[in-house]
Amino acid sequence: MLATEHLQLRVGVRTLVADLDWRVGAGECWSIIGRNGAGKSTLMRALAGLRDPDGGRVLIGGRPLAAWPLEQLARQRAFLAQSRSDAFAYTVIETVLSARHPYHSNSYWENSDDHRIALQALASMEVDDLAGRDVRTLSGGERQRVAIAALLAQDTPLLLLDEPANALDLAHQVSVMGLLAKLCRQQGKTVVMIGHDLSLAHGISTHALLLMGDGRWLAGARDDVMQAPILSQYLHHPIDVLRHGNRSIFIPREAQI
Ligand SMILES: Nc1ncnc2c1ncn2[C@@H]1O[C@H](COP(=O)(O)OP(=O)(O)OP(=O)(O)O)[C@@H](O)[C@H]1O
Repeated sequence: MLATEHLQLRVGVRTLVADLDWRVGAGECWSIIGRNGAGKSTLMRALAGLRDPDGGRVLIGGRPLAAWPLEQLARQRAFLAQSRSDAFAYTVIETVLSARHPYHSNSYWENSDDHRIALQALASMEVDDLAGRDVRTLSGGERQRVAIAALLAQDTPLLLLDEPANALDLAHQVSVMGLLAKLCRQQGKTVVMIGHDLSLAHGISTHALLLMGDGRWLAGARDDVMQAPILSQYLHHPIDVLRHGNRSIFIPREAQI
C-alpha cells in the first residue's frame, strides 16, 4: 500500500531520516515513535505528499507520489495534521462534507450520499449532535474528533494520522484507537499514526517504526520493535514493561530527584 525507497529527510544541516526503505502492507496498523523533534511529523508530511523528500521517494500503491494526480491521490490517502487553525465560520457538517470533494470533480459534491457518509462519520466520533455548530466554538477534543470524522468521510484505503489522540479524553482515546484498529482488521484499511502513548500504540498496532532523530530508524512487527531496551534507547529514557492480562503497559522510570 505504502512504501519508501532510500528516503532522506533533512532540516538545515540535520539529517532526520536516512535511507528509509520501508514497506507498509494493506490492513497493517503502524505506529511511528520517537522523541520530540525526531522527525515524525516531517516524515508524515512527506508520506502525505505535502513535503518533498531530500532524497529517495514515497510510493502509494506502487506508484511514486509525484505521479499521482492530486485528486486521485486524495482518494488514496487521508491526512490528519497535528494542529489546525480555523479562520472561517464553517459549520461542523460543512467541514466534514468538504472531505468528500475528491469524489466530485465536475459536479457539486453535496449530494445525499455525501450527507449520509458525513453524518455517519460524525456519529462514529460521537459529534453528530454538533453538526450545525461553528467549528471555532468547539473544545479542543471536540475539534479533534470532527477532524478525525472528516478523515473517515474521505474514505481512503490509507489513513495517515499525526497524534490522533491529541486533546482526547481517556474514553475517546480508547474508542478512537479501537475504531482505527477495527478499520484495519475488518476493512483492510492501512493506518500509519504518530503517538506518544506507548501502551495505547502497542494496544492497536501491528507494526512500529522508531525514529532516532539522527537518521537512524528501526521498522518491524510490533513485538519485535516495541521492546523495553529498544524503546529506552530510541526515547533516551529507561522504560519498563508490565504485563496486564494480554496487554503491555509501558512505564517510564522516575527521574532521580
Ligand atoms: N521549517 C523548519 N525549519 C527549521 N527546523 C525545522 C523546520 N521544520 C521542522 N524543523 C525541525 O525538525 C525537527 C523535526 O520536527 P518534527 O515536527 O518532524 O518532529 P516530531 O518528531 O514530529 O516532534 P514532536 O514529537 O515534538 O511533534 C525539529 O527539531 C524541528 O524543530
